[in-house]
Amino acid sequence: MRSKGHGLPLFETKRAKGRVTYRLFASSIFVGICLIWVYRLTHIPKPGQDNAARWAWIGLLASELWFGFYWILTQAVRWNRVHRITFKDRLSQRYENDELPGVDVFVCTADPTIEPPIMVINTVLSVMAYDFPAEKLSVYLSDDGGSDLTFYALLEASKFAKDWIPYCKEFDVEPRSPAAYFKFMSLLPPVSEAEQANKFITIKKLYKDMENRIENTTKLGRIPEEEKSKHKGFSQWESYLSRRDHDTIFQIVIDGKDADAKDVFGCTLPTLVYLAREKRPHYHHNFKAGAMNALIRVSSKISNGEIILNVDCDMYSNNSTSIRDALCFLLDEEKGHDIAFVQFPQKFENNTKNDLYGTELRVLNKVEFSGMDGYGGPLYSGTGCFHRRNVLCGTEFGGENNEEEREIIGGELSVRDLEENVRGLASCAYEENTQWGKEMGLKYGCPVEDVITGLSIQTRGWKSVFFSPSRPAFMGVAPTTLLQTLVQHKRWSEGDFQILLSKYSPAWYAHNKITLGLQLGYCCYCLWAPNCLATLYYSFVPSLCLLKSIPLFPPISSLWLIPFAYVVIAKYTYSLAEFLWSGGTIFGWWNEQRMWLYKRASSYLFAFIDTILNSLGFSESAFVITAKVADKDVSERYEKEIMEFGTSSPMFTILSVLAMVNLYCFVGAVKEAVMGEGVVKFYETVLVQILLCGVLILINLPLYQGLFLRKDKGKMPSSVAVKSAAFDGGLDPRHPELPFKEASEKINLENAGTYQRC
Ligand SMILES: O=c1ccn([C@@H]2O[C@H](COP(=O)(O)OP(=O)(O)O[C@H]3O[C@H](CO)[C@@H](O)[C@H](O)[C@H]3O)[C@@H](O)[C@H]2O)c(=O)[nH]1
Ligand SMILES: [Mn+2]
Repeated sequence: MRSKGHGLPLFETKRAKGRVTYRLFASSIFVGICLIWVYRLTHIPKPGQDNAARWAWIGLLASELWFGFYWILTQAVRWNRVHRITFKDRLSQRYENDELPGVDVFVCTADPTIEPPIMVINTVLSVMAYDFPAEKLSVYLSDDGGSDLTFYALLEASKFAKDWIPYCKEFDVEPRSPAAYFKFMSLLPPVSEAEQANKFITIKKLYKDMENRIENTTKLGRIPEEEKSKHKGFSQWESYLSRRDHDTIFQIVIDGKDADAKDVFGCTLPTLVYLAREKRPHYHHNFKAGAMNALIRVSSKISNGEIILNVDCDMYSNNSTSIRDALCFLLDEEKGHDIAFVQFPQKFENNTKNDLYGTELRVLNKVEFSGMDGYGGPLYSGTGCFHRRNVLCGTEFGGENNEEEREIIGGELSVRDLEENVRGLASCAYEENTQWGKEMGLKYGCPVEDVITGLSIQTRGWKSVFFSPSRPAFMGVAPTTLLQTLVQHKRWSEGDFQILLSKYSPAWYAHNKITLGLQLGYCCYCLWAPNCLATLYYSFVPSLCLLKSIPLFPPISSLWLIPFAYVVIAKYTYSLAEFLWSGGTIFGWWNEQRMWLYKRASSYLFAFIDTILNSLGFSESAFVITAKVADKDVSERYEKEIMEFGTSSPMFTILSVLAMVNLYCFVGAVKEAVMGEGVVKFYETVLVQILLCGVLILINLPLYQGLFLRKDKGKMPSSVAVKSAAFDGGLDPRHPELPFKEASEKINLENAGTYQRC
């Protein structure tokens, strides 16, 4: 990368406002937490008095120690927030088009049914249309589904691109995913200017025709023979046995260097490549990390762009200037040299107003990532991230690449040698006895290949940057059912917990390699899974103790109630404020609290158990791909924000049991108050528990509806209802431990990570 001397910086970093106030406030909560710990420690029932109460109390002490400790970790991502500003005009002044670095965009897809080809090519078209010189831009589609339907759609897209890209540039279109653009335009009044209106109608018709052709083949499930005969690329499917068993399928769909590959105005088109790496049943393909590494190698022989942008197939570019934003960081002469990657937030176009499943990750995107940025940079979250190629290939900060790395980083080939070479590079056997997946490329063996790869880059001395422009850079598809959301979080929390236990643990390996703040920030995510224990304890035991009238919190007349009240009220008021400030609604926040509980009680629990089994060598973690389409009635319920259950899953069994136990205990407690020793004394001692139990019931209202009231297909299946009711029937106030035994028998772990598509 050549630079034209030093000038004004290309980006600026600003500290967030109100840090002092926040730190004072947080300190006051910390004092409250300490007082709670003191209360717990000093009030443990003496041995021999009431053993049930003593053990319940000690468990609560452990849970509160955990919650307090975890709260401290979450301060790391709030303590030192920064935000970034870029100056793209300075970039354009300083760099002529031919001086800009090459950018290779990697789009990953893996399954044509849950990631429909039309969605995939919309993402591809959006990144092909970036405001960036076409000679410097190449787009690679990795298809782990090895699907000729996706290949066909890509061929169609390459033709449509010849009209679409010049259209985008002529009218400065945003967003540049055609589907998203036409949807957006349909909400606006029609274009008034005649010439533009005509061109709009023409391009829209071209798109609709293409969409029809693609959707027809998708519905048909195969490519008609006459279509196949039109492109030699299809012949590569002749030896194809299954998605798990096929040769490398490789096609340069558009060769940017080819004199004939021009758009309708005669301008160069970006290079476009299709790759389905070789798959064989006896080779582990390492999911997305494997796909990315194959792309890194193959692209090095074609365009070898210095910068690599990685997006998931649903994450279309919503902002045509993002490459330039990213380059402002990576090319800055003063401060850019140690930045390894630039991460943009994940945003979703299908979120509803109150974000029923909390999939929007508002606070994470608005607060937490900018907090990590203040300590050396956010995690790499797998999509919407610009990397330096050499860093992904393993370069130490300030170091040189070794020979193996140099061979991959350097060297384009003549087209003739290329085909053969690429087949080798994308073959299953290529990585045997190499550093790929270990020291080179994305790391293998972890369900969150992105996070572990980003962490290892940072431990090599590099920094990263979080950039959240006002026009979101990427828009994707968030899961639309409860189970999909829980399964996705199981994958994430399991992966993150594995990282904690791995060689790259942020807790010890990263010590002295990254800042303490960043270490703690990583731990926040890596400890998602173990959170399940304290949460489950807190949502079962105090309620069960109500049945036996065992008080576990200070009575209302006691001063010790103050720290409890202060911590809970201050923490939740702040969390609501933070959520509203991040653009959410009050109901959205309430929904998020429910998901907080559900994720901890199910996703994190299964992730925790699986990780332990995994580290003992009993099971191997998989990558359950999130569906990006849903049936019509499921989508309708999603739009209306009605919780989707619909199938039976061990995750739902746990949630229903939790809801039913609390209902049972609440009713029991009320009965006790009316018929027992007298209302006043009872409430005096267990009021906090009744409140806790009551909140759990309120938060579970949609679940009771799903269990008892709803008739639609998205209701809780009756098998789950029966299980949870049977469970309650077994509740005996004299043996509160009983239900746990029964629960452990009923939960079939093997199905926890899977879901059925209806
Ligand atoms: O064997 C596989 C499995 C998945 N994918 C692709 O990986 C991407 C992410 O999969 P998705 O099911 O959408 O998972 P999410 O949970 O939405 O993904 C987030 O979390 C993943 C790690 O768990 C990261 O890989 C993603 O980049 C990040 O967006 C998709 O484009 C898939 O096509 C592959 O290419 N090969
Ligand atoms: Mn996704």
